[in-house]
Amino acid sequence: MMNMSNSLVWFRRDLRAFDHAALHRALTTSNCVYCVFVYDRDILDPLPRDDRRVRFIHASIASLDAELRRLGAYLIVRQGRPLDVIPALAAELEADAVLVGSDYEPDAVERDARMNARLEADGRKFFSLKDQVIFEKEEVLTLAKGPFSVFTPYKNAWLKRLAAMPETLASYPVDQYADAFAPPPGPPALPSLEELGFEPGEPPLPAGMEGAEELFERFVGHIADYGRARDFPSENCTSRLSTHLRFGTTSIRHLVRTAQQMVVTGAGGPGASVWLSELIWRDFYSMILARNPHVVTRSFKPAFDALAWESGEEADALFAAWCEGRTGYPLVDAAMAQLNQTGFMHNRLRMVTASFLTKDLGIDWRRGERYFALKLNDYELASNNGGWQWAASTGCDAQPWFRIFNPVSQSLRFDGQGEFIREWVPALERLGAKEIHAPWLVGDAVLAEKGVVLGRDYPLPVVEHDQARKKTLERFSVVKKAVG
Ligand SMILES: Cc1cc2nc3c(=O)[nH]c(=O)nc-3n(C[C@H](O)[C@H](O)[C@H](O)COP(=O)(O)OP(=O)(O)OC[C@H]3O[C@@H](n4cnc5c(N)ncnc54)[C@H](O)[C@@H]3O)c2cc1C
Repeated sequence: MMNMSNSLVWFRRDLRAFDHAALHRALTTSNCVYCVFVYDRDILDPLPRDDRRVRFIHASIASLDAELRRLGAYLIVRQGRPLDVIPALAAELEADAVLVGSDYEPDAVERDARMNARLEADGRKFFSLKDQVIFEKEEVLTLAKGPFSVFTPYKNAWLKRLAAMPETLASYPVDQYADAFAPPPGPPALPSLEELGFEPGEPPLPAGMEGAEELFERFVGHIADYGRARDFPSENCTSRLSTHLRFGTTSIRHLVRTAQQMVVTGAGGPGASVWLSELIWRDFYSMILARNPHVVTRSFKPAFDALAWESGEEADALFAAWCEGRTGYPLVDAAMAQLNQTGFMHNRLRMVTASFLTKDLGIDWRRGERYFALKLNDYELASNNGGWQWAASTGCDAQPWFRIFNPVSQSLRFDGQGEFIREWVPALERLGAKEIHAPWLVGDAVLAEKGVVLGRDYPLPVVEHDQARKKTLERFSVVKKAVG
């Protein structure tokens, strides 16, 4: 790569100042490196004024600026449309190039193509570098050089490629090249949440690089048990790093390196390799989206576009009950309460609630996917779409269409004592482990003793599972011929 006098690193989903592909490249090839983050008004304007993700980003930007200042640098923060802001700033700073971490979501790909054209017209370069995945869409292929659509062979090929190319995990250091940073022109002048048009408030989880590291260190202390405990929401044993991975406040290479070392040395017990697999799922869905942008609006498998989902007033009422945690199925309602109140939902419960919406209520997965997109702190198009299409059986390597989670069995199996339900559905907190999973099966007298009247304190089930199951099997019979 050419040697540049000035360059501009545009931070997007990589809000950190260590192991950073674009920063490393800029610092090692330019005399003077500027850093910018743009609050994109097209994204911010439609959001609720108390949006939890904006709080997370805002706190992470403060942490990034502080770390850059420790290195003798600073973060320029602007608001507007990146396609206007970035070319103007690059001109103002006389930057030869703008460098970014690659983003694989279809809208971002289109925006970056326009950015590239705009900068090129001004005589500047645009460099997009792999940073947020270990392997991009062309890097892990079948023996016939085609794409994978099933996870396990993809994972095996991914691990094989990593073993053959261990340098893939090498860090992109920043500290030792810090001399090339442009020094701060004055003290920090970051916009407050109010100045951005949002209500003040705390982020929903520890933010910034230090927040990520704190969570990771805590998680590594019990990673050995992850394989067993990860399916039980009340054990709260997963890493909670998804939001940090979404915004790049941690580095995927750093996480994979650590997990892999713990697998090799045995220090991570059986849990470390299971956790590593979860990180590979993230690459898998990123690859699926990048290669199949049609999945954003359509089924991965075209035959499933023929499914006739429920619509109309009744379906709208059922959808509202699902969103608000009023389905009468305690585990589903507890999960939706966790999502609505915190912006997080445990993975097992994402599967249970997505299955309930699509296969018990017969509602289009796209409606659920959009609701999760609004609410999840860690919302990421690739994994959310992949998860929803998995649950709805419309995706690649999805749950077979005739396999339908029973919400009560799931509850008995993964929240046997009802601890998670009690935490999130206070109306049921006095019910015992035998009663809490299906309160409509408990006699009125027993419920009355515990202070619960169904239909008043807690809803009756909005559908009957066995009937819903039959309806779903009929609904999916249209795809039977195509997919067996
Ligand atoms: C319907 C549905 C929707 C989902 N939507 C999202 C989403 O918008 N954003 C998101 O990051 N994950 C999503 N997931 C995947 C998974 O539920 C979350 O990544 C996980 O619950 C986050 O918690 P954690 O960080 O404690 O995970 P951990 O169990 O600690 O896993 C570590 C990391 O691995 C990755 N990971 C774990 N499971 C998956 C998976 N199934 N697919 C892809 N990556 C995975 C995540 O980056 C996660 O942070 C979804 C799953 C389903 C079934």
